Amino acid sequence: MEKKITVLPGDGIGPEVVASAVRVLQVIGKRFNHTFHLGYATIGGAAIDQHNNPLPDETIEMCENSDAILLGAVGGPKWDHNPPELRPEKGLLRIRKHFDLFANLRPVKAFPSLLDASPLKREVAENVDLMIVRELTGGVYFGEPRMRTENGAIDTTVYSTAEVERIVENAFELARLRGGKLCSVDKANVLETSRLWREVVEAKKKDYPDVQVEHNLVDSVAMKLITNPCHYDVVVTENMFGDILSDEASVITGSLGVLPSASIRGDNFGLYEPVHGSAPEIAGQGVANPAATILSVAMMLQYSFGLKEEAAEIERAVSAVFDDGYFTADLARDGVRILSTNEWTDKVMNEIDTSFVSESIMTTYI
Ligand SMILES: NC(=O)C1=CN([C@@H]2O[C@H](COP(=O)(O)OP(=O)(O)OC[C@H]3O[C@@H](n4cnc5c(N)ncnc54)[C@H](O)[C@@H]3O)[C@@H](O)[C@H]2O)C=CC1
Ligand SMILES: CC(C)CC(=O)C(=O)O
Ligand SMILES: [Mg+2]
Repeated sequence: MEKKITVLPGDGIGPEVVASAVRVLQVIGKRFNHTFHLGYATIGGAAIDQHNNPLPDETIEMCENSDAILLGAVGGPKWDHNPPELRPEKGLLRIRKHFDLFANLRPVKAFPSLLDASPLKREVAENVDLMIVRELTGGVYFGEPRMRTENGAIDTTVYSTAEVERIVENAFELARLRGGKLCSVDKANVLETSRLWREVVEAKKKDYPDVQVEHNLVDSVAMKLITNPCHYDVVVTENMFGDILSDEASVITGSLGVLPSASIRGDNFGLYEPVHGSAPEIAGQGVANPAATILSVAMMLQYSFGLKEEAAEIERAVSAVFDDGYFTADLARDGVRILSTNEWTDKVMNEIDTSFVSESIMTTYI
């Protein structure tokens, strides 16, 4: 198979974790005989510095001519006081909107070897396997008006019925393929958009008699997700609630550094990025956990290219390296071996292709 991928490293640890994910992609290509053509472009702070635009036209054009996008993360203190249109985060919001990537899938799965890294009790975190389906192109991150007023500021949450219908349908389909349970999360006791959301879920559930549906308010889900995460199978929610709940869910897995995501729209095209941000305080030190971005590549192989065996191989390799007791600094605890971003990536690559390490050992000793 031949595919074109646009790579957008972004800011902070973005370039470091993306470099790892690209190396893993290359080793997968070699082993399974696929050619991945990579084109690099800028987004976020890096794009502001070079083009005075967080999402330059050249970047959009390259993405339009690709089969998928791999993204690191954007943002950092350097640009925190820029005007709203010149913030790195604006580039991310725009690319999601431009490509209509309305469905953000954020799987949360407990790796057995990471259970001791979670602050939760082993019996709470064990066997967690849930999928957060986050609406990605609507809600308060996009609603107008947004502005400063004379005595304050305004943001607006907007959802059309069609926007809610398509994400809810997506979540029902996923629930049907998974454990048959759907939890819809809203704030229907207060928000009009949430009452619309609940009505849409109620109407759609008639088409999915095999899916068990519950409605929960977001504040109580924030609590239950941590006290009883095994209760959940598919969780569907609006943009901002999904953003917040997914970072919270990373506590179950031991680190934000292991949560991948896929942003898709119903055809094969998609954008793949870790759930985490640019972690500026650890950038450039070679200590970031690349697992989330590597696992995002696995999601790309599965969702955009239909390469299930290859995706499963990446997941197996990541899990095996954890099982062998190798971790990055975010997962540090007594008795485990801490590796740098690159060393940990080498271990994953060696799991996939045992000839890889012998090559790197040779270059080390020559
Ligand atoms: N998708 C994106 O590009 C996102 C960008 N951001 C941006 O990132 C910047 C930093 O935001 P924060 O709130 O600090 O969120 P963050 O997700 O960058 O970091 C939160 C915490 O997790 C740690 N962390 C995150 N990823 C890690 C990894 N792979 N390995 C080890 N540790 C990791 C960080 O060191 C920090 O302690 C801001 O400018 C924010 O706007 C935030 C979230 C998403
Ligand atoms: C940086 C924001 C635009 C979004 C965010 O935090 C996320 O998508 O996880
Ligand atoms: Mg976030």
